[in-house]
Amino acid sequence: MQKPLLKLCGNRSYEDFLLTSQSPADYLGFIFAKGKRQVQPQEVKEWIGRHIPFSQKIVGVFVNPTNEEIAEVLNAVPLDVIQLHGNESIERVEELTAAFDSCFWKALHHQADTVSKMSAYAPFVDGYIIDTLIKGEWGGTGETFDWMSVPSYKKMAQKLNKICFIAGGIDADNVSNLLDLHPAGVDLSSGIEQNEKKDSAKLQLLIERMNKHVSIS
Ligand SMILES: O=C(O)c1ccccc1N[C@@H]1O[C@H](COP(=O)(O)O)[C@@H](O)[C@H]1O
Repeated sequence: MQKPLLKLCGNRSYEDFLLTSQSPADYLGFIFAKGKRQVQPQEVKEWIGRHIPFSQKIVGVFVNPTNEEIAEVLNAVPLDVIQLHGNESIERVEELTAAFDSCFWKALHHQADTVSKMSAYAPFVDGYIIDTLIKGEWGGTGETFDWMSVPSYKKMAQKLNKICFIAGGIDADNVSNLLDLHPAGVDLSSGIEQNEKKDSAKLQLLIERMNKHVSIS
């Protein structure tokens, strides 16, 4: 089985970054939107500049950002990917992709029309994050959605030649069930946290279970 890409998101301290950057993750995410995991561009600049070698790509997560907000982050942090996790319209995403020469991922919340939205955003984005829809929240909820839909998300992303991550409530206990559906990417934040910090035991268990699943399937 092809190993799924792994994104560890919501790093909110140097200690979080140290832990996740020494893991086999492919992407590390930082939340620049308001909320409990929000980080400031200057602190992320300082953490990633501390000469600890790391191989992961850096993802900046935004919710309905202004151009100025993105520019401020890009001035400090060399983002590899801009993740739009709000309800940015197709027109707004088009504007942002014209303004910034970056890779863009659109987060779409799981609902009846999500597959058709993937198609509608396709001309302007490089990939998708499919996350759980929770009223009053944008993301980082720790809640799963009905994974019966994962194959249809995967199929549409393949048709569009885009990367597609599954997010929302993934942890060491349920990751094997998700991997049975062969997602291209897995994105998680809450599932490796304890007391609002990334937790080394939870992360290690997640990696062990992911590795075990890949080697037996
Ligand atoms: O993590 C947050 O606080 C957050 C805030 C605003 C938008 C997105 C956010 N996180 C995204 O949510 C999923 C992971 O969620 P979970 O905690 O594993 O359920 C991931 O895409 C994060 O980028």
